[in-house]
Amino acid sequence: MTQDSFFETLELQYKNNLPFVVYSRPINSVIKCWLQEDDALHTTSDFNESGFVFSPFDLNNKSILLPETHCQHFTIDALDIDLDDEFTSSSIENNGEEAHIHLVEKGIDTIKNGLLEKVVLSRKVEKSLVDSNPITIFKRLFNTYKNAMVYCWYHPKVGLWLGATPELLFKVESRRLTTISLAGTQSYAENSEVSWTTKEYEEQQIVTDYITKQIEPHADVIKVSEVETVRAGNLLHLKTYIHSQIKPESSLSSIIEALHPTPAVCGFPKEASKHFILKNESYNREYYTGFLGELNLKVSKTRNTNRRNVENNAYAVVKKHSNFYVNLRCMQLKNGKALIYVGGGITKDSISQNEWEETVNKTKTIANVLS
Ligand SMILES: C=C(O[C@H]1C=CC=C(C(=O)O)[C@@H]1O)C(=O)O
Repeated sequence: MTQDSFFETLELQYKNNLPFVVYSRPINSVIKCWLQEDDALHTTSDFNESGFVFSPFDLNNKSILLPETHCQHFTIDALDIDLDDEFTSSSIENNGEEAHIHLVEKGIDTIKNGLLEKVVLSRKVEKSLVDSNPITIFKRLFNTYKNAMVYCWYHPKVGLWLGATPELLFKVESRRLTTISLAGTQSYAENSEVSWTTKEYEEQQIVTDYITKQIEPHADVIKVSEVETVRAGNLLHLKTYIHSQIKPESSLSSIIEALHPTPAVCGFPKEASKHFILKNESYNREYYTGFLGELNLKVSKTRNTNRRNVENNAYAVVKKHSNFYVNLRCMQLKNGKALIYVGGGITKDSISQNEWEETVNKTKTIANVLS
């Protein structure tokens, strides 16, 4: 399939008001799309089906499924997508400074009172769009953010979301589980030395410790990498890889329950920080800080790649794999407007003004591709 026909097919699906997802995983030139045949709303709660899942922050609400068997699938390989026209990105007017600072200070007070150790607090920014074609915006996201999971997801009964997330919730192939701990933020500046403060190291360590502890009952071996600095667009974060072998008796839904939402997007302890967020953030996160990705897809791998051993190559092993990304650096398109979602981790050492600036910086990931 050519690049043009791939995107024409996608445009037609959107014009016909039918559900779809188009996405490209990090450091990957493959772009995949799933087109659902009708506008039925499928959901999952046990994560046993095969398909593409789109889950909210609060799992008391439904996770939406594009079932594999109800979708057509297309794939193209592209380094860059041809854009129909040049565009100039516009800046975003960031209102709501006072309200966000007030929210952050309430979070800091609650932490100092010993009720929480960390809480991730966020806000929603609105921007009117000149060009609100989601497929055009997806193309710009793909060209701009190569080491992110870039996606555009649509269901006429739910809405339209786009994003470029740097954060893997986890991926699992057979029993091999990989996850990351991502936290701490600073602006990226070319040629300048990177240094992190204790606040950021501590903030990220909370996430690593939590993930490791949550996986422990489900895993035989856990390996934690060194902390490294990674770039996500105009931002830098601290990141650690965590690899493990999942016990045969542990289900995918039990791993999801153990890991989502991580302290990178919710806080610690989980229930208390979630309660604080639901009570104090003055809007509904919906799918922001939820997760999305491929669910229980079959990958077939040949047992022996030695070409001389042709007979053995007939025995392909079918493995199931899932990969989920945290829905960050994302927006919803609604009535010609972009609703952009941004947040940051609050600890006892947070400075509310800096936390505000951090959310302003984070809006740029999305603002860069809007006109
Ligand atoms: C909650 C967000 O980012 C999280 C992921 C990486 C770094 C974060 C931070 O430094 O606060 C956040 O935990 C967001 O971008 O909206």
